[in-house]
Amino acid sequence: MPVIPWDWESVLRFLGIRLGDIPTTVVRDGAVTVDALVRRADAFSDRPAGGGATTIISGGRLQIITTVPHGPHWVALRRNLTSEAFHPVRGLARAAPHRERALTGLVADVASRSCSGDGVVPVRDCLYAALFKLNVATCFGDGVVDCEQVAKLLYWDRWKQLVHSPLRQEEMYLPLIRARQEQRRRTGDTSATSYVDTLLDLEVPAEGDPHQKRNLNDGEMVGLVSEYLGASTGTVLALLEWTLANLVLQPDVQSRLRREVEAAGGEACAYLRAVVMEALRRHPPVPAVQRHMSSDVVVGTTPVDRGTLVNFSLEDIGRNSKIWTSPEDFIADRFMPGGEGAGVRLTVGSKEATMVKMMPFGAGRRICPGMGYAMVNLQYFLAKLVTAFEWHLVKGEEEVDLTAEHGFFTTMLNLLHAQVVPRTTSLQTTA
Ligand code: HEM
Repeated sequence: MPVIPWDWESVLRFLGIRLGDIPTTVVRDGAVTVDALVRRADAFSDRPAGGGATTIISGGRLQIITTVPHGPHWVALRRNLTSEAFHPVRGLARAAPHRERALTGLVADVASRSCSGDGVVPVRDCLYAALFKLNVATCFGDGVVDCEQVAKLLYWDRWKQLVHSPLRQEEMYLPLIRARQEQRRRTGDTSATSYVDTLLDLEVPAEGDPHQKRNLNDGEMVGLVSEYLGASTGTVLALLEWTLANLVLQPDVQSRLRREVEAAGGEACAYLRAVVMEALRRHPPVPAVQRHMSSDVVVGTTPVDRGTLVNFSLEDIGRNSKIWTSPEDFIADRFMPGGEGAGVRLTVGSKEATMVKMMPFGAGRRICPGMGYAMVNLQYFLAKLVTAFEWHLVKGEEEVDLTAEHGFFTTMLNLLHAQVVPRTTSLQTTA
């Protein structure tokens, strides 16, 4: 498969950054990246104000986790997310019933589309509906969003318009935040079981006096809700679509995955994790991370002035041909015992500076806080999708177009359509 070089200028322009406006440096080396992001985190923990996919998703609001400068306000927002909604035990347990409901809906949706008309399923539409439903539920909690409102949110095209309009976000999300507030008041149940509950309770340091605290205002809550829904849906959606595309192209990998998941009773297993890791390596939904320099530094051997924007290319690290054999190929086996990716972890410690092989969730203090939630959802969704269905090339087609589109996240330029066969139906009867 041809290697398509990155067009940095257009990617940065998309992120709201024009080359020439801000001095920009691009780093493609893993060891230099880890040295900066992990070992010298004091200097490399600020993002540029404005720019960045989640800022766009949040309608240009800057008081969200992604763009707030490194400091007490950021600590309060980030700790709030990781200590409750994404707590590795409590948070993930609370999300489980929502995920089960979303998966049941997804299976019913794919089954009905695969059995009607030509049986061709528009994969992104189905995945988007299920993931958004899940994330809306973990965000607002039970009993706040009625079916009609969810239906309004569910259409991919409408959501794309929504992310560009702070006013429409307010119209959409503020009533839901208020409804949750009212529900808690009415029932007297003040426990925090959704992300919005935690935002309603949260106190952040007051401006000008760090000893004083204040609650979040409406605009800040809307921005944070928007960031949560956008980041949690867009990334996992992109990765699942890329993974299914590769499974359509490699039926033997798909069959092996199905067998191994079934042997594990439908649960996570080594090969499922290997497939997800290979998808993260080959198709990282966030291809690069940005840091803004508030002092003069040296990156690798290059002096970088204060005010410079440094882009660390995660995509280049995962596709380094000095580290990976045939890096453009999708080879899940690399991550199985004995493979070149065996033992690779997603978090990077300071001692691993010279050995880092991939970094799809970033690194250092601003590493993705949604990593645990995303990994669980990716594995559950994929396990269910391959055990419930067979995924094939559309009849008459010989290829899946794997060209990437660099937008908020790196997605497939041409949406995946697949000929889907429910597992209870024999493929021969439909061929
Ligand atoms: C496959 C799934 C995901 C991938 C590949 C991914 C990737 C990333 C990357 C590369 C960063 C930048 C890290 C850095 O600058 O070092 C990031 C940051 C972030 N991600 Fe994710 N992400 C994923 C899922 C999620 C989910 C489910 C959420 C849930 C809300 C989320 C929320 C965020 C937030 C809030 C930040 C900013 C963190 C900060 O600045 O402190 N992400 N993500």
